[in-house]
Amino acid sequence: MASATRRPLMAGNWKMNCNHLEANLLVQKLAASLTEKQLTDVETVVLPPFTDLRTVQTAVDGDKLLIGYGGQDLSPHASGAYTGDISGPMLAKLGCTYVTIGHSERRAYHHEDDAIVNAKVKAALTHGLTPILCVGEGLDVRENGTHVAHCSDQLDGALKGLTAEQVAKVVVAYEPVWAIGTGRTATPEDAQEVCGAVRQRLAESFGQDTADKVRVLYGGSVKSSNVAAIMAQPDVDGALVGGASLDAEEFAKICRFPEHITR
Ligand SMILES: O=C[C@H](O)COP(=O)(O)O
Repeated sequence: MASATRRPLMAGNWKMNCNHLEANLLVQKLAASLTEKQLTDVETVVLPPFTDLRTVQTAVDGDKLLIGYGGQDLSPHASGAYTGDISGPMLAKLGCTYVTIGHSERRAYHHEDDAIVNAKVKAALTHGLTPILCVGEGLDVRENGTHVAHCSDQLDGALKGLTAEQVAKVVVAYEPVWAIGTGRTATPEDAQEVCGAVRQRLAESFGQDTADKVRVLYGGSVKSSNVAAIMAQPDVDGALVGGASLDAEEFAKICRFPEHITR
């Protein structure tokens, strides 16, 4: 498993699933399935649709649940005439601490490029939110064997102009697009290869101290049956979980991964 100085992070990206009533049930069930110790050992976060955030905030605050939450995207702007967008200050006011940026589904369906991803990372940091910056290659790139260079380029683009101090606050999620929602999981070695390369690139650009602080997650068909092997890799500090995070008991099992790691 990753360094003892980096607290493992399991983030459930609900994508466009769950209305606010379902969100309330899911977050309550998740909290009830984990002990205080488990929630302390492994940081557990949910990333619901915007329309659920107020409900999740009420549940978390009302019952003092040890669960974090955040948005799935944010505008690079703080306010203004940007119909349909949600700003960093709006998320922060709802108690969000995280926001995913540059998810492959945003890059594919909303044509987000490295420049917009970079602007969003800066906006998140400005408003006190931790960006979960997603990078990852498609199948064509993987088959060419240029996946490491591809992810390093995405990382460089997303972090352009940031100080080492800012970068230390970022979470990076490596999500190979060919493993998302397909049931085809990258092997633990595949995950380590790119997560290790991400840390190496961070060290070259921002120094080893900074690289050692950044948490690097793996995402793509993570389940309770494969999470322990992935988490056993030295540069994997957690997971960004899609489909499996919609089932409270399954996501709770994923968060209990330390119990399945044999040392
Ligand atoms: O953000 C999460 C990822 O896209 C992974 O989704 P998945 O676990 O359904 O494959």
